[in-house]
Amino acid sequence: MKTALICGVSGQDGAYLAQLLLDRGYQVYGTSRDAQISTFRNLERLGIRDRIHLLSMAPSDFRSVLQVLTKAQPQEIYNLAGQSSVGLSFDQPVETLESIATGTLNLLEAIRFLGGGIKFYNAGSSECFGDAGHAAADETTPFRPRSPYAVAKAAAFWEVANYREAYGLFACSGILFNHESPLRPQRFVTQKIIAAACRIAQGEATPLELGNISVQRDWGWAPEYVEAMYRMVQQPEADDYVIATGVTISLEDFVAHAFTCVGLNWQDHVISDPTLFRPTDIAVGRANPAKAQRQLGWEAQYQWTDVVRSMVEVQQGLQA
Ligand SMILES: C[C@H]1O[C@H](OP(=O)(O)OP(=O)(O)OC[C@H]2O[C@@H](n3cnc4c(=O)[nH]c(N)nc43)[C@H](O)[C@@H]2O)[C@@H](O)[C@@H](O)C1=O
Repeated sequence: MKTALICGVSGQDGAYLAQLLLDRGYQVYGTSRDAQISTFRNLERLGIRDRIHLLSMAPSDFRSVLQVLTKAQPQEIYNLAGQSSVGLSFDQPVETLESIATGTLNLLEAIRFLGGGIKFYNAGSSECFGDAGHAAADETTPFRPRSPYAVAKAAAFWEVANYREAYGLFACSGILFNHESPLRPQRFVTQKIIAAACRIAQGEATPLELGNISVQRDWGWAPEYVEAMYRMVQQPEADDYVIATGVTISLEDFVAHAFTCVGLNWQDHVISDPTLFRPTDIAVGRANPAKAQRQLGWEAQYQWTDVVRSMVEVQQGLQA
């Protein structure tokens, strides 16, 4: 039986990846900062909490990383840990940098130190591209990060590439564009919109306050994106891949469709709050995921309208 370690198992992607690996017959270890007090709500929602070996790990603390790797003895490590909110990174830049860049470096160093050919997947981010204009970003597009989060993710990306080249580690990065699901917390804009639209449809009077809704993004379906992570690790050679649907729409389109799904007109219920604008933001996120399709045989099945509809259906079920 193969063993996998998911660092950051309590988040959206960690939970879906754990489910995928269990379905494929893996023994799964998962970490969070303090496994004794974490609620692991996402694992509970998927009904898999009791099937994961849960451990505490602070990625920025080398001792704790080494202890976890020694205990779990994994063949594959998926690093999904670290501060994941772009917005929060403007308020917590140091914690963001340490949890992402130092955390990734510690994992790479521990893998190098232990030897044994552990395969390593690192969660990269399309935020690293910054504003690439309207050009579709692929694996050759230069990084121009525009947030502390993106700076940290760019550093981690190059750490992975460096350890691959310098020490021959099997280490790869998925450069994932936005991917959503019912497990997304409301800190992220899609779930914030869906939850508000459903509440308002049930009679709540409070309007939805949003920041910049002219931004454009490529929004996909998270349960599909963890399959891409898995496939990257099963390749004969480690490499980096852009993962996205290839379709970009505005946040305004997303809002309008969410409200239409619950039978409302968004313009009657959404107001702009200038305090929610970020100091710097990305105007357009556009992707070219052709390499993933070509080499991994991976292609998004859910388009953004499917994402909205599925999130609305689950939210309505929770409120019923
Ligand atoms: C690829 C990338 O994807 C995610 O990062 P994100 O794109 O920052 O996600 P978000 O949902 O926080 O913002 C999306 C856009 O929506 C705008 N926006 C407007 N009004 C609100 C608002 O009220 N709340 C929020 N959160 N955003 C708002 C906001 O300014 C931004 O332009 C993470 O998974 C990250 O880990 C990752 O790697």
